[in-house]
Amino acid sequence: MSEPLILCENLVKIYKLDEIEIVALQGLDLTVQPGEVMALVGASGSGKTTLLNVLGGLDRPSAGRVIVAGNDLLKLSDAQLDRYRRQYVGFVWQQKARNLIPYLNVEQNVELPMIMAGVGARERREWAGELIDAVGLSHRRNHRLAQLSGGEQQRVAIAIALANRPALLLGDEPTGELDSHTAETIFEIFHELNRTYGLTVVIVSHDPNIARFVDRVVAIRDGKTSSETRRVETEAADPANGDGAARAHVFEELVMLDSAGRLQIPKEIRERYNIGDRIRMEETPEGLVLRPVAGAAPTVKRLTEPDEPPPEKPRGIKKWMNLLQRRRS
Ligand SMILES: Nc1ncnc2c1ncn2[C@@H]1O[C@H](COP(=O)(O)OP(=O)(O)OP(=O)(O)O)[C@@H](O)[C@H]1O
Repeated sequence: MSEPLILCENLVKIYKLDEIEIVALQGLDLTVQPGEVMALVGASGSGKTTLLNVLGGLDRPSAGRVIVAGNDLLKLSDAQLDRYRRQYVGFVWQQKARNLIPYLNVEQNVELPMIMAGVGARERREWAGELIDAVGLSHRRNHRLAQLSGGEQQRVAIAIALANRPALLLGDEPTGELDSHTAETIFEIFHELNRTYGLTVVIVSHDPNIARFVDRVVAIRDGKTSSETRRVETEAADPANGDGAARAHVFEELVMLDSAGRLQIPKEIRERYNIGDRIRMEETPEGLVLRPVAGAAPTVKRLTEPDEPPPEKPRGIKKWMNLLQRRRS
């Protein structure tokens, strides 16, 4: 397998608000191969946008490892991070105002990042033209943004994001404000760009049907990757088809292990099987089986039991990591 485009290992991001520390990423692991089109999902506050901001070089992680296209983001200086952001990543946001300049036309909007990067006029015009064609807006080239629909504006945003030929396109709910049909056409464009330019696409989504439109969906829970859903192509019997077989897609959900081999069993499953803080792991001819331990089933163990004193207040990344380590052991 080739070098991953994105590698996150034990990634931690702590926000500090006065005296309070908010742990947005709690040792997250993620690998994305070049050319994947994938989505990040998870409950509100689970850390999706934080991860996207870290991958895009908009925010610095507090600890761990994050390498994107060979750039070790924790080690880059401010100037290098700035360059990384312009050369390697394109962004598409949900709020169109964040992507576009309303008083410029489509072509001028797409050329603007290239002007800022010092690209010559001829190359600029050619590449802008190619991108505008690629997002299906050739007939709107000279239109101002107010003359475009929401879906068309988002296509312009994609073309702008690709102006500096990034390897990675990051989208924070890029289809969040679009109806489902328009959203579907945006995903088709992502796949087309992926096929034509080998672009890797990572988007955050709240769409419950997102797995239909991407190769892989990774769920984030409490600042860690917890499960992954992949689309698997199968041969299925199809009476309408003369030779009796048709291609069908099924979705397979897998629980992810972190770099230390730990797996998260979702709370609903722990409650359903009455799993406490111990589990029996058995090797059987069919594979590995996890069984609840009889009589050892207080439901989900909380970090602080009601009669325990409150946890000591962590200060600083080292203390927080030590505290987390102690709680895990
Ligand atoms: N700049 C910030 N300062 C302080 N805390 C922050 C900051 N950004 C995010 N957080 C906190 O970090 C946690 C993760 O937030 P994040 O925005 O990454 O979640 P999310 O999964 O993207 O949520 P949503 O789906 O609602 O956008 C939350 O508890 C949030 O309040």
